[in-house]
Amino acid sequence: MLPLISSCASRTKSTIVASDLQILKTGDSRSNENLHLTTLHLIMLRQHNRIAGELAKVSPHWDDERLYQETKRIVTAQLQHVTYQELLEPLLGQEIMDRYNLTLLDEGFLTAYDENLDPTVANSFATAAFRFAHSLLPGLMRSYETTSPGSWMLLRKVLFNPFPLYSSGSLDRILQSAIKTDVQKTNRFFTTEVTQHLFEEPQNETSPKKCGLDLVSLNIQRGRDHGLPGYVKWLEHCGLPRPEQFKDLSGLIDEESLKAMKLLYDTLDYIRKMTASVYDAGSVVRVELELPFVYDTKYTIMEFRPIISRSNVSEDLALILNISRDLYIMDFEDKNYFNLRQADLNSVCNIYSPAVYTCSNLEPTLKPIAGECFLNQLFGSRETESKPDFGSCPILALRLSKPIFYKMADGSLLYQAPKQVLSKVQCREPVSKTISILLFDKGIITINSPQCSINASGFIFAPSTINSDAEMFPLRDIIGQGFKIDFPCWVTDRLLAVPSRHTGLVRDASELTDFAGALHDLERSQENDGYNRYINFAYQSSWTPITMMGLLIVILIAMGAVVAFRRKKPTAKLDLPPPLV
Ligand code: HEM
Repeated sequence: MLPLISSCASRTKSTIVASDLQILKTGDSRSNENLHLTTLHLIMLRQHNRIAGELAKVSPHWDDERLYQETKRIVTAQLQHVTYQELLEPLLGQEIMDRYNLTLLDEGFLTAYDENLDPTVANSFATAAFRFAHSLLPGLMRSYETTSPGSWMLLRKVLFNPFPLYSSGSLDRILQSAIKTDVQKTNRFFTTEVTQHLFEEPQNETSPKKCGLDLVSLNIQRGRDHGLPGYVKWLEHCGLPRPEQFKDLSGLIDEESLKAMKLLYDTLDYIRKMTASVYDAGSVVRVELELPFVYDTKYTIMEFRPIISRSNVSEDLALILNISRDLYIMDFEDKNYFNLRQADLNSVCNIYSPAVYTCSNLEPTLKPIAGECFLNQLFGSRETESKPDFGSCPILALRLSKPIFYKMADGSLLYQAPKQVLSKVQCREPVSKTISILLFDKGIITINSPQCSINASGFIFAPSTINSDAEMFPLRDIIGQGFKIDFPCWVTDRLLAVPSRHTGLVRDASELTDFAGALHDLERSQENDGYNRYINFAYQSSWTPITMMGLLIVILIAMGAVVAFRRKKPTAKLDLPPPLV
């Protein structure tokens, strides 16, 4: 266990009682800021002790200080190795890694250490650029309290809460919770868990509700405190032409975000760097983040390289250093081993699509039914693009959609996505997956959708119970509420990078009365055929009154034309010469 911050430090774990629980001591008090972070600190501490033990065996003549220093160098190197290989590479992309000579060697030691370089973290990096990750934070985390698949907890509950680590066996569950929690993509959306409930005090019946902080405001304000120049200045600093109008930023910032920015800012000069960093969705590696990011990481690796190359360790210890692509997190206390393979690292896979998926590497279920490439059907020629933008969860093509949720009579929700986009897509794992919907100003509602299916008509069907967090947002009437929806990777993780979050309006399904009845029947029968038929029916039924009016007008015009044509006919006859009889 990590040492405790208070007088509890002298006690052994077994003597600690609930009232004694303290936050844990590391090099930085912020390590208690969230449970997963604290857990990683704990793991690294155990790794330190394990390696020190190994070193003591092979070098019994080393004193404590030497053991400590050598171990520290190895653990630092391991951590940096993991960071460069498992985080930076997917984050920045191979091209940038290579361009700045950041790619780790397959074997041997790097020798590019330059002790004259100043590795200090740049102000702009800490105060804006690297905070991009705040937009990755999910509102819901997999619960560590139970291993049942549909169990979630609000992010706020893991903040400054290292206490679960006190219970025996909890480390495994907390790691599972971290591994299985999807992060969001980098964009201008932030979970209300950090914009409204950051470090909010727990409420109970006797204490009034305490107000949470807003992390985004803090970030922007911190930029001002630190005197960061505005975004435009930053672009100039990076050698780019000075944008004069908002439209000059297109290409750097997507159109939708630009529109939103125009509403906020009278002039370009007011755009804060932090704002731009997250508004510039999907392009963390582009100028405004690339430079500080790369400079900092480059300097850091310069430090890292000699740690390996100068390290005075014997051949045997190469084994300790050899932490390949798979990261093994070892819980030495509980003797459990977690092999965090790349595929399991949702947090990384979700940030970035590691490769452009082509027809050949798509899963069979996603392959075209009619022979034509499925990806091309969805994205036109996008398949030929060399690399997806950074920051995008490889999300199914919902970009074109204007999704609408229908609240059904039984309280379930139905999501309608555009037919052309979702056609022929099936859920990869159709059971026990969750779609999170963030209702504006209301919080998060989780729809468990064990029968989830996206079928040829483009519906995601979420018929089962809707779990709202009773504490915060009892699922009352959500009709008329705006919503944002996050589609997690299970829907999307095989395809190109497109936004994973959408906004729309929840509509009343009374427009679809028959539909609601049919939905009920369908739920009971749960037969695929019936489901497909039903969905097709639903799709037709989803015509809006405006569409109906339009259709009516077209019919009336057509009828008018027919009547006019008929009336004209006798006149034409009159012009004919009389019969020759
Ligand atoms: C639950 C997750 C997180 C929470 C609650 C959180 C919260 C915070 C808070 C409250 C601050 C200080 C804001 C201020 O007053 O200026 C901060 C700073 C920062 N955060 Fe986060 N953060 C989280 C995750 C992350 C992640 C994943 C990253 C990057 C990968 C990150 C990067 C940073 C950086 C670089 C700073 C500035 C640190 C400094 O200036 O020394 N944060 N965060």
